[in-house]
Amino acid sequence: MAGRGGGGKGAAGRMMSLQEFVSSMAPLIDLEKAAEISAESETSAKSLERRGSVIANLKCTDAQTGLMGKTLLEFQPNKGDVLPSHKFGTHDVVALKPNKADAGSASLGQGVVYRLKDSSITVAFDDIPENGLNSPLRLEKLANEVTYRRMKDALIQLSKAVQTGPCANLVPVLFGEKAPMRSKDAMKFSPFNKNLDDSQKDAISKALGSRDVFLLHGPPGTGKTTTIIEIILQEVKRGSKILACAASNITVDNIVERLARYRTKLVRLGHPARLVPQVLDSALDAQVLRAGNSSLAGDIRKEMKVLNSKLLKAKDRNTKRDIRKELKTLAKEERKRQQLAVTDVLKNADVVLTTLTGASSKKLNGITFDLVVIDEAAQALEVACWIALLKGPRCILAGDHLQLPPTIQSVEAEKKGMGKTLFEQLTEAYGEEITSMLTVQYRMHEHIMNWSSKELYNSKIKAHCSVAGHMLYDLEEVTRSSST
Ligand SMILES: Nc1ncnc2c1ncn2[C@@H]1O[C@H](COP(=O)(O)OP(=O)(O)OP(=O)(O)O)[C@@H](O)[C@H]1O
Repeated sequence: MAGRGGGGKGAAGRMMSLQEFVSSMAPLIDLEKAAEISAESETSAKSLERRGSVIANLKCTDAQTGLMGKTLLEFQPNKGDVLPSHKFGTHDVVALKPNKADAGSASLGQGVVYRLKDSSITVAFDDIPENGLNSPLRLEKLANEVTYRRMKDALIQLSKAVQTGPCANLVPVLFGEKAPMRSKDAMKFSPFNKNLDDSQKDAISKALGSRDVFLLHGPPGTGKTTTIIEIILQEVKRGSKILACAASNITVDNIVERLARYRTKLVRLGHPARLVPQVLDSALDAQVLRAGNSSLAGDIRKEMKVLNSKLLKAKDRNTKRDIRKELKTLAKEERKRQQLAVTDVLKNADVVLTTLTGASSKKLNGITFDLVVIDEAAQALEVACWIALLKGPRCILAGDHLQLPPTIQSVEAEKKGMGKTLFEQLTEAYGEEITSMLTVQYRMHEHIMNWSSKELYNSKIKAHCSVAGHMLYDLEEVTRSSST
């Protein structure tokens, strides 16, 4: 077997077989996890607070029931209206502790950040924490062990997927053991977006004609997302079921928001970071709540809401214990009802959108896709990409390997190649055979663009006439001066 790079013309890629990749990556994941944990644990609670990894002096202001029997607790600052500056993001795993507890002390509970506003943070817990919610509290950001576990699981599954699983034919192509295939004729399509430029149309045609892998190379402002949206719409029209992912929640939401303008059956899996209606309406939670078979679950949730607020007010130990017991039984029943509703919604969707780590959700077990699309693939770890790639026989990766690669905290893991992205390696291995570069940019004056176009993109990028000469003073209410 040739290893990655062997099937392509360029063959300059790292010569690594699937088994070499799996065995070299597993220890690097451990190194990276250790680096993240040590960065978080070496300092006191006060200095973690200064670094934004702890939000101190909070009060619990609301308890609601979320999907799957989770309890959503909302916290607000005890003093003032706005949370102090912090580095928390949706999806982060956090520990809830009494405000005065020592740094290494046990937590009241662990949860996942569900929603963030300037004035409040909402955390989803599996169970409502037993005690202490009436006293001042703090939240500590934890190293996201779940992410590392999911990446390791993906490696195990990957080594099995060679013979079985939806990606069985894709794996040898991505490891350079089999040449990529594409249809011989240019794929004709009638665009949903009438403004596409020629480089975008050409890329879409090639993407539609790819049988296993296609790379969309999108330098800044060249309409990479615009092109991805059109590819997804065309694929849906052909009857494909698509899994669309990116490393960050914000990038996933961006696609959801832009795709939601078309009549596509889409579901956003996971916690959206954007609170705009298009994204929230597409969220799995919202769709499950609308689904007919979850109305009974809705009744149960109402009952739980009443009990949760009783629990927050209860002082007596026995009363609290009884309420908690009742809540547990109701949560179990609600989970069962909702699981059925969740499966229905996901099976009926044409496009499921989630982060790369979110793609390992149990909710997707047994659901396969015709196409996996990964945006910002040149900023994503290869192991993380595999979590999604395991789900389908074809993939389209979009990104720009000439911009910054993903951040690796462990110097050793970085040195040993953890940060080298799949996008970059496939570019080196197969080059133009599987790639299209977008060449018209819609963001910058051509003088700003010229340097990067010449230094990075072989002078292939052109500024669209709408921006080629635009100046700051062209904006309304900006006066003309030497600096504008
Ligand atoms: N064919 C087009 N005609 C007119 N405007 C376009 C076209 N393609 C993209 N744009 C505009 O260019 C801007 C950038 O597009 P888009 O967000 O799709 O690009 P991107 O490459 O994903 O951006 P980024 O540099 O943030 O990655 C947007 O304002 C978009 O509306």
